[in-house]
This record gives sequence, C-alpha cells and structure tokens, in this order.
Amino acid sequence: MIADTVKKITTHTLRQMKAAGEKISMLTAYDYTMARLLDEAGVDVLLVGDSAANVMAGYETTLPITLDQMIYHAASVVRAAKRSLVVVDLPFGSYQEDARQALHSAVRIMKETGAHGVKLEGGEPVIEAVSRIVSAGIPVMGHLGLTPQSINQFGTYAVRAVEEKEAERLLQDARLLEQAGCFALVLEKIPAALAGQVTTALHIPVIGIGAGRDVDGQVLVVHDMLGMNQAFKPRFLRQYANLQQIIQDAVRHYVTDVKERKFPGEHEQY
Ligand SMILES: Nc1nc(=O)c2c([nH]1)NC[C@@H]1CN(c3ccc(C(=O)N[C@@H](CCC(=O)O)C(=O)O)cc3)CN21
Ligand SMILES: CC(C)C(=O)C(=O)O
Ligand SMILES: [Mg+2]
Repeated sequence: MIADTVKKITTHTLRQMKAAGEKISMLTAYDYTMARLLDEAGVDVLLVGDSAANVMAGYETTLPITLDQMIYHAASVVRAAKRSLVVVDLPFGSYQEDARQALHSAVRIMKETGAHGVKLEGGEPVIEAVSRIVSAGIPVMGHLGLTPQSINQFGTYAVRAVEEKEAERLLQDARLLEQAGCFALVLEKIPAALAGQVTTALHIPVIGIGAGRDVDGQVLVVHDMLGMNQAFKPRFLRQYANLQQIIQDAVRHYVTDVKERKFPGEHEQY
C-alpha cells in the first residue's frame, strides 16, 4: 500500500525535535473525522484531552468524564491517526488513589485504544504513579501549572506560579517528572519566563498552552483555535478561523432552503 509510507511520529522523534530546535505542534482531538483532518494537515501530536468533558459533553469542568468515555474518544482518534502520536488524558479519579490504580487505568487505555501514551496532571503527589506506568513500558506526559482537575482547590482558571515559591515548586516538580521517566511535559497558563526556565532545565520536550514561546511546542484545544465558540477567548488563544460563523451561515442557509422548498432540487432527488 502506497499510503503506508508515512513516517510515524514517536516519543523519540519529539526528543530529536527538541534537540534540533524544531517546534512541536499538538492539538486536541476527540473524534475520528477531526483527527483525520488534523493528522493529514501535519499535526505532530493529537491529545485526546479530558477537555472532551467541556467541548464534547458540555460539562462545566473536566471532572465528570469517565475512563470508559475517554477510551471511546481515544479509540476513534487512533483509527484516524496515520502519522500523529496519540496521547490520552487519564481522567480525574482514574489515577489519584495509588500507583496500582494509575497503572491499571493506563493499561486499559493502551489495550483498548491503541494510543501511544497517557498524560496525567500534577507533580510530587503523582511521581510514584508515573514511575509505575513508565516501568510497564507506557510513555507518560506530565502536566503542570493550571491543572483543571484541581479546579475545586483553586477556584479559578487564573494564571499559575506567579509567586516565587510556587514557581520554585513547579520547577522542582518538572525535574521530578523528568526523573520519573516522563517523555514530555505540558505547562498550562504560567508566566512565559518560568516556562522558558523549565524548558532549558529539562531534556524532555516541554509543550505550552498559555506558557509563552520559549517552550519546545504548543498545544491548543482544536475547537478553540478554529473559533467554534466565539464566547471563549482567553488571552493565550489565537483563533485561526471563525468556524462558528461559517457553520452557522451554512446551517441558516440550509434551514431557509428547506423552508422555502429550494432544497432538494431537481438534480438532488431520484
Ligand atoms: N474549550 C476548552 N479549552 C481549553 O483550553 C480547556 C478546556 N476547554 N477545558 C480544560 C481546560 C480548562 N482550560 C482553561 C479554562 C479557562 C481559561 C481562562 O483563561 N479563562 C478566562 C478566565 C480566567 C480567570 O479566571 O482568570 C480567561 O478569559 O482567561 C483558560 C484555560 C484549558 N482547558
Ligand atoms: C489543554 C490540554 C493540555 C488538556 O489537558 C486538555 O485538552 O484536556
Ligand atoms: Mg486535560
């Protein structure tokens, strides 16, 4: 098959990209059709984020999504990914009990979806879990800074690690995650200067969202960067399209055509 000659991205590729100074592109994907578009357009990493709770299911926070639901989304994305690396968020409650629970959840994701790795949130408290998952041969991505699964402890989605003490703890957590065997780290909504410091201090790729440009790559929620929700415009987001406008214009046109008996036409029937 000719189509099978595409070079697959691996965790090793990402490490080489950091070393070469080639930036890494990552976007979320939750379904087959979107994942196919992103894979074909050259996105390096597809993140099956627990933001599916917000974007796909309409929940206020990421907390309610279950491991079974994440597996459904991830399996759909994997079926579309020919070149991209697929990483899946471990949802809230699927890894915090202990390292055994974390490994069990990670193994389920790998077995039932065919994804290439998992991501989990937090530093020191999850180090044992990271080590155990990595020991089983499963690549793990860390996630520090704004960690939405802890929203009830913080109360807001405001920028994190602005205070010197918090910044020091974040740098220390980043080092611990690298030592525990993480292949990459996401930094969410922290000062750009701190993200740059962490990126220099670590050997593994650091991927930012609202963490400035001095990192090894960027990640956004695909529905946000395509402008599908014009009500969500945080400072770190760049909208590369206004799909809300495009979709609603098309749908209004369709509704009008149906009402006015303009669709279907002579050549759109049997
Ligand atoms: N659609 C979507 N996009 C995301 O980036 C995203 C999710 N969902 N769900 C999970 C987390 C939550 N994230 C968020 C949520 C809010 C802000 C935010 O900045 N919101 C407001 C107010 C912040 C504040 O309280 O100060 C903003 O305008 O900046 C940023 C990232 C990032 N993730
Ligand atoms: C925003 C990214 C990093 C994420 O964790 C998610 O989409 O769930
Ligand atoms: Mg997430």
